[in-house]
Amino acid sequence: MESEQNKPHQRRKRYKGTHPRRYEEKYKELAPEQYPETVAKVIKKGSTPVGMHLSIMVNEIISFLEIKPGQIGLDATLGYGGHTEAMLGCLEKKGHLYALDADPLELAKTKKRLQNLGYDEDILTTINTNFETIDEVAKDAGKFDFILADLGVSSMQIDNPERGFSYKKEGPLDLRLNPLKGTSAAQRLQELDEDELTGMLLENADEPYAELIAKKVMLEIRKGTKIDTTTKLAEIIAAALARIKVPDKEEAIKKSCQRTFQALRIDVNSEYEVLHNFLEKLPHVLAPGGRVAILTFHSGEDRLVKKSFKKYKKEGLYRDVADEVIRPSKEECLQNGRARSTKMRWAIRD
Ligand SMILES: C[S@@+](CC[C@H](N)C(=O)[O-])C[C@H]1O[C@@H](n2cnc3c(N)ncnc32)[C@H](O)[C@@H]1O
Repeated sequence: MESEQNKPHQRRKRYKGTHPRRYEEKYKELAPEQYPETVAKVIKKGSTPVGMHLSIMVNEIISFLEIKPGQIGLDATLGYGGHTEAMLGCLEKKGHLYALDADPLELAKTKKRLQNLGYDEDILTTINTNFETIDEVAKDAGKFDFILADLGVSSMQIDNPERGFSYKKEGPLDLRLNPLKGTSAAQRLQELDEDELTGMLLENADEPYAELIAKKVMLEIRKGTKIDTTTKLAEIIAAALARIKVPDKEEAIKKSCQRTFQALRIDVNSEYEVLHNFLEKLPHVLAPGGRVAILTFHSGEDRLVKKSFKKYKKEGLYRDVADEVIRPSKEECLQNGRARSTKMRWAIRD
């Protein structure tokens, strides 16, 4: 018999901990094809499964766009591809859909997902570009019979701490749609002065405590504090609002964090400028009778869309435009909290 002493030494397996630490290991929903029951349970509870995006107002959009087999369409904001999938369904394998996204990381994943569903390059062309280049896209594609733009960011981007979109999760303070290009939010804070930051918070998010927050951020930068993570910025916002007198301070701080992150995201991605450029080019890339639907998520975006649709209707480029915004149903908002702030506007090319 082998004595204890003579047993060959075996290294003990490394303890990984009971909870996987990395975001990618944490959620079964990140592989939705492998865990359909988990995904269904999460959706039923009214949450968005991690790694997925629940598309908003799909029925209203499909009903308005009146897509016919053989048409040429554009999804300006591919995201998870839920709307793209619904539009492809209407084409019945005839015609072509172009789909754009500024985010090269999520675009690659969605392209693969749609390919696995049988949508290859015969019917779908995905392009990693900003939608302000629609005129360039139309040079190859020709004019579009239908266009959709579902603005903002996807749940995948918000939920991935590495992208820095959420103040709730520790991650680099980045907030770029394309993390391979441009300036991160952390770098942007270094470039701004107090007045500029105050202006940005007011203009991009109507932040009521803009001055207090900008003052504190600049004080910390002067002291040499590195504001390069999401949670560090959230901490500084909380400290800036430490003395405000409101009934629910915790809620006020949460709202200010949300608005500050929104303001930074708009700035870092030049969201108003690119939306303006897109809206200016839009009537010129639509075929006669072509239809466009746009989903917006805050008043700044909606104002731009409303103004542009009105202006081009007056000039005779649009035959008709939405007089009022269309909102998602109560049921949809219950099912998907992220739908609550959505407004849809539409226009039809003359
Ligand atoms: C709300 S999500 C779209 C979700 C999509 N409709 C779906 O059903 O999954 C918005 C997407 O648009 C992209 N995006 C935002 N602004 C953009 C721009 N200016 N140009 C191109 N893509 C943009 C984001 O990267 C994100 O993936």
